[in-house]
Amino acid sequence: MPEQASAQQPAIRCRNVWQVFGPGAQDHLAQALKQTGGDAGATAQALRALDLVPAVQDVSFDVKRGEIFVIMGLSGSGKSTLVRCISRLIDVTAGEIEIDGEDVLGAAKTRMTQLRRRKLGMVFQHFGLFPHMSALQNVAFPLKMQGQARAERLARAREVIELVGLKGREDAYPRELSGGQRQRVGIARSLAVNPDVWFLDEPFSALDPLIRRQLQDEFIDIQARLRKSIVFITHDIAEALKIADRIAIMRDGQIVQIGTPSQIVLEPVDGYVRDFTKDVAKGRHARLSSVLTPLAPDAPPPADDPGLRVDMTLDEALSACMSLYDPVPVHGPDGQIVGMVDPAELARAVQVDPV
Ligand SMILES: Nc1ncnc2c1ncn2[C@@H]1O[C@H](COP(=O)(O)OP(=O)(O)OP(=O)(O)O)[C@@H](O)[C@H]1O
Repeated sequence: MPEQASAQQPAIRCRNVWQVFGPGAQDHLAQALKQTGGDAGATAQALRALDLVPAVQDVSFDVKRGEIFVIMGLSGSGKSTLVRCISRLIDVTAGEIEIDGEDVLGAAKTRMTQLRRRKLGMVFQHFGLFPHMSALQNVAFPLKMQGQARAERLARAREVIELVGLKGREDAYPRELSGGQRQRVGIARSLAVNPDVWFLDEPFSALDPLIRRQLQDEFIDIQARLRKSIVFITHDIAEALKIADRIAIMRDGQIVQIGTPSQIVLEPVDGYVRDFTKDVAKGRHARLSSVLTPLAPDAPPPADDPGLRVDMTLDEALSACMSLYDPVPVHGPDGQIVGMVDPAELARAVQVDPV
């Protein structure tokens, strides 16, 4: 059992994961896979014909260490089921799942309990706080389950309560807190054990838009400091684009595209993905790195240099070069020229698709 994870090893590795609900699912799946030669779509169809529900179909992906991997999709597309499979809240019907190189599907129940208590953090839309415990007691509770001494666990609980901006409300009971504050307690509680891998299932969906945006900002801030490996479910494209390093789009139990926010916005693989992003202001979300043409090593230095950088959004870049006609250079983090972009193409790229 590999305790020491190498830097290159993904935090989570899923291969050909299936979750099929209904009686005899495992046998029916094996049989259908054999009959269809492993074709996921045909297998799912065969299972549906038997009144089974193929909620997750042949899903494969890696979550890199320290990244925020967002799973997006319409209601019923299988997001929650997939995350429950990874954390083994439910047993998968078929496939492989590793966390830090450890095969969690083969792990004994006691080992899974240990992983859940020490390594995996979970936050759900509904806060699930204990109503008879103060914020501090709620946050310290998982540490009690770990067997930590009282003074130690209360000190740690105070630390994470401060981290989520609730200092001063330690003694409040859940009923005395707003929705946003309760969700902060939920986040603090799951952070208390310092998990390596963090699952968040629509954590901000129940909150009103203003508080939601505030919590997203704080979440990004916390992640910049803690660098957890995160799987974050949402059905809100704006939220996904804001927080994700990469986004997986699910439809009917399958992942149809995995990409950076820029790729999802600028290069949707089909109409389903395009529909999610059609109202998104592309210029605000896509980075210049996604549209530049790499510079040939012996290319002559360009005449005009408006000082574009790869990390600029398309809007920022366009406002710096919109009066120019010829391709302009784009600089990398060290200032060196890494590519070129044509202002006219940039202007085309930021256009929102006609609705
Ligand atoms: N225990 C279960 N038994 C049978 N079917 C289930 C079960 N749990 C989920 N499903 C079905 O699996 C499919 C995927 O559901 P899931 O909750 O994973 O979707 P979701 O994308 O998370 O949706 P939402 O955004 O509404 O939470 C749905 O068709 C759902 O009805």
